[in-house]
Amino acid sequence: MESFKIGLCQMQVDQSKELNLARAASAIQEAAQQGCQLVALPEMFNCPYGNQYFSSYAETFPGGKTINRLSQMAKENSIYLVGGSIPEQEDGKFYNSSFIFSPTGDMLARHRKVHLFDIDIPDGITFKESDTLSPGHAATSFTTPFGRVGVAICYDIRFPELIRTMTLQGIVLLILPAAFTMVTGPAHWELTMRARALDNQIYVAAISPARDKSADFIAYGHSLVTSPWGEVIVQAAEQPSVLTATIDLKMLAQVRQQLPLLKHRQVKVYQA
Ligand SMILES: NC(=O)CC(=O)C(=O)O
Repeated sequence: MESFKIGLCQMQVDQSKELNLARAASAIQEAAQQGCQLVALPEMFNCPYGNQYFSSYAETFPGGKTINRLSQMAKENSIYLVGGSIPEQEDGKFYNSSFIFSPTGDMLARHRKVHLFDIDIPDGITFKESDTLSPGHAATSFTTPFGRVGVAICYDIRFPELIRTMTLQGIVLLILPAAFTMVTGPAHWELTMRARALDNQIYVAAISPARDKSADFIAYGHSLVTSPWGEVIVQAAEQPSVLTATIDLKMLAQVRQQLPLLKHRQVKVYQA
């Protein structure tokens, strides 16, 4: 297969889990009707993004309501679905987790955010995910008939080693449910997505919640897709929207052939 179409659901996230699920279902259906074979949701799409919310919105696998609904949505629309992320609970610990489903509704993979968002920028933003969440310990990717797809969550994108690990596992596309802030977004959103796409010669699709100025945590928005050449090929504004893009595997192969960065690595030097 030389190309496939993906859909990014930049949806508004509210306090009502039921409303968030309904919005996700409608955006996913819209993307599927536009011919998308793989669709993705934002970070913490069923829950406001804040330490005070995570435990009460958390779900367990198997059996969680959101997780079951995501499986149904994948099956009803016959798509690969990267279910953004949600708070997950297991053995008394909480995780920021993404559940991934096949077009038959089977769960293919789960990614738990590896790098927790613990930052302190004076006069900017302070956030400490590790006050409530535990980190995951694995790089995550899954196979599709279009090629291998990686999944990481938001702050994970700032760690080139993680994305390089997935690239060496063979991914052609990275899906990143994310919620950058109004401080980090303008400074780093586009730059980090383009950088990871360029240095790994992969497509990167980052999916943000829509910007809600009345929320405690205001997400930057601007969901986008960057190409293996490092260009932004589509980008949303701040409002809720369904963004689509074509992943051109021929173009990816051409970039890797013409500029063979992955072949030119000098691994022995880096081991120092
Ligand atoms: N939600 C996050 O992890 C936010 C983030 O990474 C950022 O830089 O902003």
